[in-house]
Amino acid sequence: MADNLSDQMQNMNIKDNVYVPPRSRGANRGRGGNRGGSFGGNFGNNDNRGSFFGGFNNRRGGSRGGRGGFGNRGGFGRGSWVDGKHVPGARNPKVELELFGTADDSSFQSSGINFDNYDDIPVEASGENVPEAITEFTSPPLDELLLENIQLARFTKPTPVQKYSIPIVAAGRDLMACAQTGSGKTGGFLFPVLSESFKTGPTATHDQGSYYQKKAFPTAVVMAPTRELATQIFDEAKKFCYRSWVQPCVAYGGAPIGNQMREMDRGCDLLVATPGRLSDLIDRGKISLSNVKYLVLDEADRMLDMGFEPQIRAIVEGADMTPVGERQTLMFSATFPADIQHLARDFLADYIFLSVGRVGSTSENITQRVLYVENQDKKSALLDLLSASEDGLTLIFVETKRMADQLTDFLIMQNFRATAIHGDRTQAERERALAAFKSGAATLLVATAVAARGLDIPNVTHVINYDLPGDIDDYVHRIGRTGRAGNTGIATAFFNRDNTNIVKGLYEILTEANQEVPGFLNDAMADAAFSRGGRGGRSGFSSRNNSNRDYRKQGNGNGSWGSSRQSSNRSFGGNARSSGGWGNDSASRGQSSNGGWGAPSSGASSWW
Ligand SMILES: Nc1ncnc2c1ncn2[C@@H]1O[C@H](COP(=O)(O)OP(=O)(O)OP(=O)(O)O)[C@@H](O)[C@H]1O
Repeated sequence: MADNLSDQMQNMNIKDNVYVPPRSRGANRGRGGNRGGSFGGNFGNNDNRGSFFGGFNNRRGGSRGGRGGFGNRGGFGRGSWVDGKHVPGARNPKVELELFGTADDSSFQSSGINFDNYDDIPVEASGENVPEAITEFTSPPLDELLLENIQLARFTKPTPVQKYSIPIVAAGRDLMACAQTGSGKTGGFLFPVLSESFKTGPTATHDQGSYYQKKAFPTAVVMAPTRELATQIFDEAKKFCYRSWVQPCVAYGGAPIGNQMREMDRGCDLLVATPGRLSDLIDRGKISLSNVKYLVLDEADRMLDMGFEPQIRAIVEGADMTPVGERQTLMFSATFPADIQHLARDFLADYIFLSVGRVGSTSENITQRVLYVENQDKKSALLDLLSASEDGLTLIFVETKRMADQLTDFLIMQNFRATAIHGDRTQAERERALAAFKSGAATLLVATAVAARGLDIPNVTHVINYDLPGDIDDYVHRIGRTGRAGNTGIATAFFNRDNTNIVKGLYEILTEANQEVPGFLNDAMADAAFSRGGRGGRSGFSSRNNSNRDYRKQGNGNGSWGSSRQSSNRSFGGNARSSGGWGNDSASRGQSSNGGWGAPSSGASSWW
């Protein structure tokens, strides 16, 4: 799929990765094109779409149908904990079909051709006394019932993050885990937490609340930054809690709190929640965190950045949460900047830092391509790209909610089946948009950052960064919506002089993942070397090196840490990875033959 799309993109009007808009095509043909210069003029003529690329003819028909129907939880397949023993519920074929689908149902993500390649990714676990990783799903160490559920989900072998997280949590340790997008981090926390919970049962509750209001005492709390991600984790939890005593529950803003509270009354042992709604439930006396044995922060770097940190701190340190050391705290993300790692210490005790591949690196299952496109040419370039796409779903990222609406309207006018998801839409609209996209009823989803993290949508074959984000970590999460579970995908970014703050990060990401570095990016890097020094932060020209490992090891000359272990010394990412720097062999791959970049006639390349 990715290869086909790549081939078709060769036919686009792109010279040296610079998009040539329709108005400039005739003039530039035969002389290498105008490289991102000041073309001026109006937005291109979209009629060219048909003549250059044979029109838009793809778009999968039909709907795959949702997974709805199975209520928030229901009493089906429910087990219990009686006299210190786990009593699994009876099997129920109807519920199993709802939860696990069938092997040929494309609305369930199945692992792709590159799944086995995950085994080649180097894993580093640092901290004291790191437990030995498992290599297979077996019982022991996993609980028997959990193993059955994993088999029903058709997972035949653990991903690297799962191989390590299962014994780490079983050993009672805290964990900060960093693994590539789409490499199974959700299972990485659900499997060990559920396995241990199935074995040890609930903690005795003290206070049941008042006569009028029952209070929930979850054993495990998972916090996630967006409503959609919370729902997705809850859906996964329902699968792996099947027939057990653990009743999963979900709570997020934008939906009636009364309904969620009623669901909690039917059992709330594993609560998945967004921070805002969780605070609300605590304030209303509906939830007590005093029984929490497992606290999980998914997308932990996002949860601890400036947007959420005060809320998280209030929940974890201000409410009646089991204190650090008495609970186990697990943090997961594909990116973990050093400053956030530093902050996270407050929530962890003697933790193990796990990195699968280079922290913040992208999956090699994703073919990345960066095109130079001026702002006024973006719509035209997008139409060309979409026309070259044949199958699958395309996720288009923009920076603002307004732009998301505008672009969606534009695409619908062009007869594309497009919908939008962003923070100004109501929760019902967001859910409808996501459901339409997942079912294939809409093949294009225009999204703001709200869809950047965690979402696992089968058949997303192409991610387009119509607007690049300001932070390179956001880019990593966005493109990670494709190329998941060993499947392949394409990521295309429109780059121009508004994106200078991301040049170095982007350059490093492409080089690390052995991707083509366009000439204009090489040139921009060279220019950046002269203008470095005044910029800080994680994006821009600051190096990403500060976020590529356990921050506790930084400054430790030989990089060793107690019982640090290296599971594999096979490198992925080839020589680009091993040399690490820029200006090496791989850096010069794809370098433009004519030097200057983005700068039109002057040939000067120091435009910032
Ligand atoms: N052991 C496994 N075998 C096969 N498929 C798996 C396995 N573990 C997870 N998956 C599938 O891989 C896909 C990606 O997993 P998941 O959503 O947990 O990734 P992630 O690492 O959390 O990604 P992100 O960084 O985007 O949040 C899911 O569809 C999941 O069902």
